Amino acid sequence: MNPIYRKCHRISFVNYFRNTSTMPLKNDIVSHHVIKNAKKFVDIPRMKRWEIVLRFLPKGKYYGLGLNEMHRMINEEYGNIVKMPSLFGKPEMIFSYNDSDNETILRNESKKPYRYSFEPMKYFREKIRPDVYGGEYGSIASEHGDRWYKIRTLVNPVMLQPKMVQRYTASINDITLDFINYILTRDISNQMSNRDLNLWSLESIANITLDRRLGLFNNNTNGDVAAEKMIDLIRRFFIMCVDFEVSPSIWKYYHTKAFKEYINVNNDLLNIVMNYIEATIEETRENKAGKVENVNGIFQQLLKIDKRVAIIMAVDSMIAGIDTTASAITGILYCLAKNPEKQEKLREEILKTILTSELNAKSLSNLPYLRACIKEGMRLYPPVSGTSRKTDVDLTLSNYFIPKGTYVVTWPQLFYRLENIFPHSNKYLPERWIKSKEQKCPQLNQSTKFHFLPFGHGVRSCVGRRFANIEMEILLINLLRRFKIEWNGDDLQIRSAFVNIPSGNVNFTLSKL
Ligand code: HEM
Repeated sequence: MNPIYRKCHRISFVNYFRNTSTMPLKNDIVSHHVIKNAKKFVDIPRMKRWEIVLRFLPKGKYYGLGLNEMHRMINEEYGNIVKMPSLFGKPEMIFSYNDSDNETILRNESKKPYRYSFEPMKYFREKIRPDVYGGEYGSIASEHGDRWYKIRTLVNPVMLQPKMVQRYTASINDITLDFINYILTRDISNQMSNRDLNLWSLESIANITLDRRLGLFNNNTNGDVAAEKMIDLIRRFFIMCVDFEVSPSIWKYYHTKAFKEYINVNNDLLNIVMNYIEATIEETRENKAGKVENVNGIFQQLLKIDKRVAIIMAVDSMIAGIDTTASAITGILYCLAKNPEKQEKLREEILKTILTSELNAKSLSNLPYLRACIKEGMRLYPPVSGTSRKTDVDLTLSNYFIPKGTYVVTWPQLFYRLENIFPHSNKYLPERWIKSKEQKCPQLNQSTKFHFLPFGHGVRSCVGRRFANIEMEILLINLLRRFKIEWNGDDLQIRSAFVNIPSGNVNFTLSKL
């Protein structure tokens, strides 16, 4: 990025926080200079309405395509910036594929960034289930403005506090050991699928946001029918999101059979999570020993603030935290299985650092190669490809003027394979994330900081990121200490939807060392 251009944007960002009135500020002159020389908004290359409709119809260019493939094709055809006209009640949007534009957008967001997504889910929550979502908080993932800010401000100090995350180390470790035992003792012993990893991630998230064990790895459990159903519903939810949020859809005017099904999926999902929540609240009330795992845990703390906040956080965590974490760990394990020398190097670090099966904050803090392996796996197989924002100030993107209030979709996954940013971009090289004399770490380099954003950016970034990381670290430690991980079958296939989901056969073999 041109340094003068970058400076201009930084100045206008600072001013935005200093003074949000419409009065011109001294430094804005610099910012306006950039904008004045920019090309006009109306001149941005534009896809026509009929083209959008045709391309999503059967036999159309984008029909059945994964989202990442679709964005790659649009980028190749139109370049780094393209305007998508408003259609069927969806506002006009800019698709932005330029890495420095992405930086400009994110550096200039306000303290209440608006992310245009989950509109149909917002509809479901507000219109169909006001009993849960009708209060002052709304939700986290699908809410905007003051309502989002209010709940996120309550949730952040609980969810993002390092001490809180550390408090869960022991229970996540227990879950992981139970999970491994479950894999080893069932009929198809030593084989691990993506569904297994989904169950592990569900049990972990329930422990984190509901402070309870579902018991999915106990033989005598009766909770697994609901859990299995929930995993299917979440997967269907993310796939259906593409139909109503990306493909042209008339859902705002007419509820088709498919949209009614989408509503049913949301309802069934909410009902299952509500059953878990009600059971936890009941157990808390009765203070049944052994059931409520962590009396000072997240759910209990949020419950003290407001029951609705605890419910909203638990539901959004289930939706946002199960498939994402399972997809991430599938990609990471796949990379390690395909690169046995990296797997061995990681094992050496783990065996050298973790001397007993007990894990704690101190032992976990000294595993740089483990962290690098996780990052590199998420670079090659990111669970989430892109995000969106409504611009909070006037901007210049790819030399075009973008007025405040424009909806912009950015697609960082396209940067993850750029050779100029990640040399040998198709290779699994965890070393690129380790700072050394010979090698600069891209994540620590300011100019490339915005090229890798698996958990998003800024105040609207993933609220569960610390938990996702610690869950993955603990699983990798426990697996690599005891097993060689191998991959059976063809290359890993990913279906790119709102969350990227492994689509083909996922089959790892765990061989005892
Ligand atoms: C590897 C696993 C995960 C990945 C890659 C991931 C990624 C993301 C991304 C990219 C966003 C959007 C950020 C943005 O727009 O800037 C997001 C939002 C969110 N994530 Fe995660 N996530 C993961 C796990 C989790 C977990 C475990 C939880 C819950 C415990 C969670 C809860 C949420 C919530 C509630 C939001 C909405 C935040 C808001 O809008 O304020 N995520 N996540």
